[in-house]
Amino acid sequence: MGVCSSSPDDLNVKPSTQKQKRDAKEAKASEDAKIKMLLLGCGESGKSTIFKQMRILHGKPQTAAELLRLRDIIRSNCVMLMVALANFIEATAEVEGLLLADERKAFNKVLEEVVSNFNDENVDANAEHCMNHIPQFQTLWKSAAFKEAWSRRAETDAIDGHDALMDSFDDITSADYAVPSNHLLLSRVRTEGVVSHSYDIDGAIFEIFDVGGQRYFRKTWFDCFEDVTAIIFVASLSEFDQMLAEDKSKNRMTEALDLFSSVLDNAYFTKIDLLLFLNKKDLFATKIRTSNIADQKDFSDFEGKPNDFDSGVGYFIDKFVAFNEDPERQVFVHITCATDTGNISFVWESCKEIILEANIQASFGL
Ligand SMILES: Nc1nc2c(ncn2[C@@H]2O[C@H](COP(=O)(O)OP(=O)(O)OP(=O)(O)O)[C@@H](O)[C@H]2O)c(=O)[nH]1
Ligand SMILES: [Mg+2]
Repeated sequence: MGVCSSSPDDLNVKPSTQKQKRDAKEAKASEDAKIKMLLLGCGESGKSTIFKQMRILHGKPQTAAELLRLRDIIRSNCVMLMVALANFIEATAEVEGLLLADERKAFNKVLEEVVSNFNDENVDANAEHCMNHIPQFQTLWKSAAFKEAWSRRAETDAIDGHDALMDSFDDITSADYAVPSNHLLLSRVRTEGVVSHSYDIDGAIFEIFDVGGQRYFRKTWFDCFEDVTAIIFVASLSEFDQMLAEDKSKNRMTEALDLFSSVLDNAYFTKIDLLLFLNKKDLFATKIRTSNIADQKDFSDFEGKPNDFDSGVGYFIDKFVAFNEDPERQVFVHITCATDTGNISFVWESCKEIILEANIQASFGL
């Protein structure tokens, strides 16, 4: 005969309340079994791109409605790039002087009809601008003035890598454009709060959090700091010669180093090893050929070989890792290209092992 044991208190609890308690207990147990992983880092470092890669690797493909939205986001991204370059050209007489007569006409039309009332958050309006100014954008993208502005993109708000979108402008603006996966990964929408998604990965439930990295949105981060198993901190290698979008006086790499240091010091995370993705290695490889790290005020102590990929990467690895003063703690560094699914899949395999091991240790209180 089965024996039911109950405390005197339980006897006074209505069956429905007992069920609620049991459900709450089960929910807590399944919550505890989840692996909570945060993607942290400054704005534009590549967090959402890695978040998208997690969906490519472990989730469902985009729905038709999502792809339609992505098409508009990509068209809007083309306009954002052209507006960033147009603003730079308008403010830089020697570059503006490169415009030929027919290009000047296209430029004036774009200034008047697009730049003057531009709002980078209004995807619908920008996608419409894109489709309404196809010949002007085609003419300008081929012009010497825009080529010069692009070569000086570190001085503008242009997203490095979005030249690939403008190079596919004819496809992107065609009526039957179907978003390919490389464009999906290049597309950009600033994250403004905290978004999360759960995936069953090798039998474990990973709940992955993507956060807005720009300064204003970091105040929302604290909401997801409890019970974290793993953190991937993403920093863009290629931004060592760029200033923050939200503060033109601060070097982006310096901001990433400061933020990494504060994540390491955060009381919630003292028992967590950090996974550090030094991202945008493809853009860094191109940039380092012509930009010298030591020319940057904040990195004038760089004594490695100028224009050398390995020396540059090694220098920044040392800078990040030096913040970790706890011999019990590890920083696992990966040099990544978040837009390359093969690269992220490879890196993720080893990260996953580290995270699963950390989860076992935490479960046993080790
Ligand atoms: N070429 C290249 N582009 C990248 C790489 N990683 C990210 N990007 C691009 O950089 C832009 C910014 O990436 P996001 O993933 O949106 O950056 P984020 O960290 O989520 O930025 P916030 O949401 O503002 O915090 C996007 O257009 C990406 O496609 C990379 O490794 N190589
Ligand atoms: Mg984001």
